[in-house]
Amino acid sequence: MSTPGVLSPLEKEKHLAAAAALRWVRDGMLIGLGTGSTAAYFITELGAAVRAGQLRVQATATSLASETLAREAGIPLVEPRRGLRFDLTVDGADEIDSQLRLVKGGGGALLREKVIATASDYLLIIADSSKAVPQLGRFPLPLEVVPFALPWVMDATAALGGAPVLRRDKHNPAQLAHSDQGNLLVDCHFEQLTEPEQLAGQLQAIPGVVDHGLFLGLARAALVAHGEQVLVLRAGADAAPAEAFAALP
Ligand SMILES: O=C[C@H](O)[C@H](O)[C@H](O)COP(=O)(O)O
Repeated sequence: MSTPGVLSPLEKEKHLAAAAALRWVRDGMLIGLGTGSTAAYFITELGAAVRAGQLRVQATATSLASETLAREAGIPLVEPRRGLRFDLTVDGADEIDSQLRLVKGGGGALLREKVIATASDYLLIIADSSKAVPQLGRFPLPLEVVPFALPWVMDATAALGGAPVLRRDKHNPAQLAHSDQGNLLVDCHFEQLTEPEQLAGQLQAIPGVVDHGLFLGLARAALVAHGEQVLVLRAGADAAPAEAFAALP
């Protein structure tokens, strides 16, 4: 594991979870690379292992930012094509509940992330301790929206109780945020998502919503760091230390 400079406690946890995910990687794998600050630690760690000749892998990234990082890290990249399936995708999350249901898209990459997660045999989530929640919903639920449809999507999500807010560019708040596809991002504040499956269906049915940040039934395991310890969470199983796993469980 590489040792980055001085990190805050949460950044340390992200790095620990990301480094632990390397134990899930096998030589020759095709890997999906997630997006966000936690996934970035994984891409850097994976790149270091590839450069050191410890692993031979190929990968596809879930955002232009992760693609650039992967290229710089020396990870060979493959373009999307028919029949492509990923052995493993490693990605971050904004919220994870005990059933491994996720809220994702805080970085705006939810669509490509869901495409790659769905094309993966194993989605492994890596996260700091703040991401594990008893109930989804405190983190605003992101939607990727076709620009033309925006007014009606705002109306429809408000009617569902989502208190929608159009996302602004975090570096330049005078501008709107856009996804890598050039679509808009809307953050819905439901506060508590008691029926995420039902809500996912309702959101998907709104014309102009390209996708939403609920990832249901996709994650196989999550590595969540608590201080110095990384726990493996799997739906319906007790949390276990990451060191207990030597292969894809
Ligand atoms: O669109 C971004 C992704 O879903 C990220 O994986 C998510 O926002 C978590 O990001 P971070 O690791 O920076 O907290």
